[in-house]
Amino acid sequence: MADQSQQPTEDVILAALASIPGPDGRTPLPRSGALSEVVVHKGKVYFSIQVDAARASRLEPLRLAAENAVRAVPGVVDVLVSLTEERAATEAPAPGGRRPGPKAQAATTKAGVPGIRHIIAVASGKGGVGKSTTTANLALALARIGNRVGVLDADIYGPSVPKLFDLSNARPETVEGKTLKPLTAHGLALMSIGFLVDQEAAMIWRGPMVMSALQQMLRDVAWGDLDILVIDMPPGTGDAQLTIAQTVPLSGAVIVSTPQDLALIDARRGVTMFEQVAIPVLGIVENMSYFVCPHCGERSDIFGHGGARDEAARRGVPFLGDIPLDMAIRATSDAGQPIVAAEPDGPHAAAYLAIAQQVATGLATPQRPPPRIVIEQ
Ligand SMILES: Nc1ncnc2c1ncn2[C@@H]1O[C@H](COP(=O)(O)OP(=O)(O)OP(=O)(O)O)[C@@H](O)[C@H]1O
Repeated sequence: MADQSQQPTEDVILAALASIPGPDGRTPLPRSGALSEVVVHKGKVYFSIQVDAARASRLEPLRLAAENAVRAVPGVVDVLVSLTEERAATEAPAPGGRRPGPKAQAATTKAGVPGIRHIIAVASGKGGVGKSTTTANLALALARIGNRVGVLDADIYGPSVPKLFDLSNARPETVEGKTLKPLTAHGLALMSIGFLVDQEAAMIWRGPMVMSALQQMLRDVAWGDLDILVIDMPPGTGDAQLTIAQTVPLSGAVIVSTPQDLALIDARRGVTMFEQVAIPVLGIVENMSYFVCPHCGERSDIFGHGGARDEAARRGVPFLGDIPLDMAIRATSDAGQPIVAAEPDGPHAAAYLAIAQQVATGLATPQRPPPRIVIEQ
């Protein structure tokens, strides 16, 4: 393994990429306007290349060439490059050719809510598996790789976003008395029922009220231009969840599970629910996957390990990664600074970044209908 103390700098990575022509086949990748921020963590390198969705499959050689060029750089331990869908903006690249900042980029109305490009749901078959923790850190990681991101806390009976982002006493302002302005933290646009009413009040709401509150949080909030809105779903696979899956224009869903058998059975129900309403499952995350002793560093697979990976393989959906059970993840969330924000260069942030890359790639890959089998006579 490469010596991590010799980890390459971003400039060295950019120099290595200079020999690779960008999506237009001519302009060097770093000056093409298609390259995201390059993140280097312990010798692992992450970045994305924006491409026209229609050309994504033909540009796979570009992704591979970039990956190979970076892999050859001394000190690089691993490389993860994803192709992400190009925004409709016709904006010229920023000086120096790097992609303009997310704010400068306009989004399309493709996803059904004006200005929002993709809406994804983070769901779990049962409560307490870390769905909200995953939502917050995934959203931060998606933003870090160059997306403009919002979070809608649809967990109406147990909203977590106010606490996760240290906004428990904050109240959103209205814009011209008509729409609500989302709150912001770490560059994310945030909306939660917890900002609007007492939790006790929401607890007694019944189905139709919940749905109308959700529709309002989706459509009557001035989200602005977002690449990805991440919805923290209520836990479980009951009627409320099914109605959301049916009525919100979702581009895909991420399922969070823990490795226990029971949680996996529930996660399976989650996959089935989204498949039934034809929403692509972008993958499964195994949370609280294993425990690393803070004193001796020894790893224990407390609940067994790898169940979600096996389940993903069985269902033919991507396995997005595993996140350990770690005090730091809980403590940072409790303190209102999820770990990707609190320790952006730490190992957990790197794990969430890798998950975010795969989610971004899943969103950029057009979902193809299953192959038709033709029997030749
Ligand atoms: N990987 C982890 N390591 C340590 N603690 C974690 C981890 N993931 C989540 N937690 C903690 O577990 C608790 C439950 O997590 P979280 O609220 O994210 O779950 P949830 O599935 O959204 O729950 P609910 O169903 O109640 O909405 C929280 O205290 C959180 O900080």
